Amino acid sequence: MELKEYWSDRYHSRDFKLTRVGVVAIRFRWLVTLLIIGIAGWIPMDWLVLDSAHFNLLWKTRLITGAMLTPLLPLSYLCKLNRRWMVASIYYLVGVMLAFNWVALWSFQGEAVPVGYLAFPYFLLGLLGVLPLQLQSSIKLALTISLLVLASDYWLDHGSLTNGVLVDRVWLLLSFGLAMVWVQCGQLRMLLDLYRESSRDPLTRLMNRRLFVRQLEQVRYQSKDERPYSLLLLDLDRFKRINDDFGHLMGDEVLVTVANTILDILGQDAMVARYGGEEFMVLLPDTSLSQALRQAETLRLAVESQPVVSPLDDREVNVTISVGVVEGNKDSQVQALLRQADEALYAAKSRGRNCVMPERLAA
Ligand SMILES: Nc1nc2c(ncn2[C@@H]2O[C@H](COP(=O)(O)OP(=O)(O)OP(=O)(O)O)[C@@H](O)[C@H]2O)c(=O)[nH]1
Repeated sequence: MELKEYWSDRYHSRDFKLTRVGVVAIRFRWLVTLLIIGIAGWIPMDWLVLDSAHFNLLWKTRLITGAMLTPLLPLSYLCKLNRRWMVASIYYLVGVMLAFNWVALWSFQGEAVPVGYLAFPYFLLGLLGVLPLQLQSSIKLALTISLLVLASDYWLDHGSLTNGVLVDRVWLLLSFGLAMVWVQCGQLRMLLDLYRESSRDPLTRLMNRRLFVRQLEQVRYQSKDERPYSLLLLDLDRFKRINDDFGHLMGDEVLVTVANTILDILGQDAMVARYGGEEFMVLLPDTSLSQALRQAETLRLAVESQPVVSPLDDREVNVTISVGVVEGNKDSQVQALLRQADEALYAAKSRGRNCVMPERLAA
């Protein structure tokens, strides 16, 4: 994982962004549930250890805090759809929790404060570590919490924080803030690794069929009526013979070479998937059938002109592909499109292989 991928979600794919926000929303919901239960569940403990004046104030504050957190539970389902709502919800949670802590500290002014209330902001920083946030957001959140805690301490102490106490607080907030940032980055890394493992083909590193179909759903959803998109289904010709004559290692080399050729021709950001054993699928957004046919022909010629050298000896093998091409629009059904692409490919194979066939000419 590169540093820039830790730093900002600008460098994440759209699909991973959606996955990450989904995970953040689920963890956030659990966090809010735990806090609501914890805040109310602590009332008997306050009853045991606090005098009646403090207890009377704090049980009401606890219930109000729980009530203020409750709307976050239904909201967390909507947050999956919008990253900004997610961010706003996290800051709202932090604001409510720190306000609760502030009321508690304020009620103990001039008296010994129970250690639980003193440690509360650090506890909150620890809990927020479960959210897989990118570094930029994580640092902003840690700084916001630290500044709010310092400002409230300063206010409660009527501006009389001594240098020693101030340094002590800053040091503690810095340590816990850094721990939170570190844990959140670890969560992000784990999520990205898992996402890549579950969405990439291990041999060619292209996206797998599952991710491709999701991308196709998104492109279809976003496509405007007047801007079609196209699909290319590529299949290696007589690939079984290559395996049989040269061995599976050579077969693997051919698959990697063809994958790289497709990326070289279409660009590294092209939506290319290893769709099956020796099948590749390409999604061309904003591309009409005639444009897609031209691109498919370019790919076919590029593969044909590049013999693959065996990794074991210097033997070379010539590879050809057959391609089925289909155009889709907003109203197309994904499964129907995939079936049509398959039919077009079948027509190309029936025609003698090493050729490109559009869907409408398919038999
Ligand atoms: N080396 C290697 N072979 C694979 C892999 N996945 C599938 N295959 C092989 O791909 C071959 C596909 O063979 P067929 O479906 O008969 O197709 P074909 O020989 O390409 O014939 P046509 O498609 O009709 O031109 C099978 O022999 C599979 O074992 C892989 O990851 N590596």
